[in-house]
Amino acid sequence: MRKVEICFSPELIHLHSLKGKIVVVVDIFRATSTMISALANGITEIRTFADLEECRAMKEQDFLIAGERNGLTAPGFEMGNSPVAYLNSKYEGRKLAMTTTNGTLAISKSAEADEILIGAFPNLSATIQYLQGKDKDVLIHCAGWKGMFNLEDSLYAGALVKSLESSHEASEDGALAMKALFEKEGHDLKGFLSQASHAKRLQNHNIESDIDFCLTLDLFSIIGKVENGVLKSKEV
Ligand SMILES: O=C(O)[C@H](CS(=O)(=O)O)OP(=O)(O)O
Repeated sequence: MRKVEICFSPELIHLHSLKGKIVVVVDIFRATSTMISALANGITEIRTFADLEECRAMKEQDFLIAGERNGLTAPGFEMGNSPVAYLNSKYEGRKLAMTTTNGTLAISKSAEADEILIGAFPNLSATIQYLQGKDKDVLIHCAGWKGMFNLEDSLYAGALVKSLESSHEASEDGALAMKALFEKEGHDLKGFLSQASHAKRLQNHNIESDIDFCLTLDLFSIIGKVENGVLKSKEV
């Protein structure tokens, strides 16, 4: 049987082996939810950057530039980190360069994986379908918050572990724990995660519509996959 494990923060990724595995990077609030929204709404490719200046420079190559730090749009950027900003195919056909506080770092730290997917609740079922069709172990890489554990990425990881239980064995205690948490709380994602510290931080920025979007299941049938450093959508 294939295996599934969870890494709870980019600070802990050095403890895991990535070789030969599919890594699913998840940053529910909000980077990976925003990436999936952008791709599903016609953004043709996304390049991710850890550094603000490198990302800002992509404007010269006709990229739409998205920069966020501590929940706010960084100075000089056209976009922040809001998934709803891309709805209604507002930026269809554009290429996007993006840097965020936690999520884009987790992607850059996943580079050794065999395949890198971007996970979010709005495309959960599509991601599960893709993983079930591949003969590879899975590592769920939670972006966390500034190096620490967070509830929303971990609960998403629990949802994946639970959904893969017929094909992938939970290979460590973190995966078993998050599966149990999802079994207990997954029926009310919005209620349970309203107490998450990140949801409270975002509420201070008056972006409840973002939180609501990020916790909505299966709006899109695409997956997000990073190939040669470029994130694109694929139909499953
Ligand atoms: O924009 C977000 O939601 C967060 C901001 S922070 O971590 O709360 O400062 O960034 P992300 O990279 O999406 O976690």
